[in-house]
Amino acid sequence: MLKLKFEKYHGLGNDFVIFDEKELEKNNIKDYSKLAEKVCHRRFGIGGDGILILKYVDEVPFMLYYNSDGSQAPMCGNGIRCFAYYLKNNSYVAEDKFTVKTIPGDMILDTYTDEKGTFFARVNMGKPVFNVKELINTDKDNFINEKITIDGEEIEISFIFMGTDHSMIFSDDLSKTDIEGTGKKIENFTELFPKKVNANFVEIKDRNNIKVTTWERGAGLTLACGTGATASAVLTAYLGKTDSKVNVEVPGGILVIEYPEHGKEAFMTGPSEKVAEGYYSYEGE
Ligand SMILES: N[C@@H](CCC[C@H](N)C(=O)O)C(=O)O
Repeated sequence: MLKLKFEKYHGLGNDFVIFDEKELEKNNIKDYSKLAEKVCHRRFGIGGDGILILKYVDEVPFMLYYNSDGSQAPMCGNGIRCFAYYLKNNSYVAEDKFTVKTIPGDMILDTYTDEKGTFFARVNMGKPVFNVKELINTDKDNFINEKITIDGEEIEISFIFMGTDHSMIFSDDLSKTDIEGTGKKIENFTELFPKKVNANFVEIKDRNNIKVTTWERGAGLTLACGTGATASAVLTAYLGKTDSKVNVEVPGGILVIEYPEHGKEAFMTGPSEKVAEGYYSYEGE
C-alpha cells in the first residue's frame, strides 16, 4: 500500500484533497482521474468534491483540478482559494499577493486573514467569455436566456465560460426548485453542451444580493461553487438586474463577486479553511 501525503481544505463547504505532484511522481502515479475517484469517495476514501494537484510551470505554482467523478475541469474557484491557503501554509509563497497558473490562464490572488483569523482570498478570475460558438453546440454568438427543451420540459438557460463551463437558470424560489432533478438533466444535455456543464440555479433577492445553488458537473450538488457564483453574478450584472458588486449566498456561506465593467475581469472573494493533513493509503495503479 502506498502512503500519499495530503492536506484537506474547504471553501464554504466545497471540499478538496490537495497533493503535491512530486509526491505522486515519486509513487509512480500517473492516472489522476482514478486517484480523484478513489480519494473523493465519501465512504471508501477521504471524501471530497475534487482533488487539487500542485505542479510548477516556469517556477510558478500551477493548479490542476479533478472532480470527484474523475473528470478534469480547467478551473475551480473555491479550490483556488484553498490552494492559495495550502501554498501559504507550506511557505511555498511568501507574499500575500501572488499568481497561480491554471488551464484557462493566470489568476492573481490577494490574500489576507480577517480579525477572527480566517484566511480569505480575493481572486482575479479573468474575463468571462460570452462568445460561446466554439464552446457549445450553437450558431448563436452568445447564449443568454435561451429556451431549450429537455425531456419535454422547457427551460430558459444562459451559458457563460468563467474559467469553466457554466449554465444559469433563474428561479423565483430556490427552495421550491428541483435542483438535483433538473441539474442532472442539464449537466448531461450533451447535444447542446458536448463537454457536459455545471448548472447554477439563481434567485435574485435585490440589487446587491443573489442566491445560487449549483449542480456541479462531475460532483453533483455542492455547498458552494466559486466559478458558478462568479458566472451567475456576471450574468445578473450584465442583464442589469444587479449592481457590479453582489453578495452571493450559497448553501455553505457567502461569496462576494465584483464585475466592475462588462467585458473586463470579475473578482471573487471568500474564505478557506484547512481541515486535515496526513497520509492516504492508496493501492496504486
Ligand atoms: N467547485 C468549483 C468548480 C469545479 C469544476 C466543475 N465541477 C466543472 O466540472 O467545471 C468551483 O468552486 O468553481
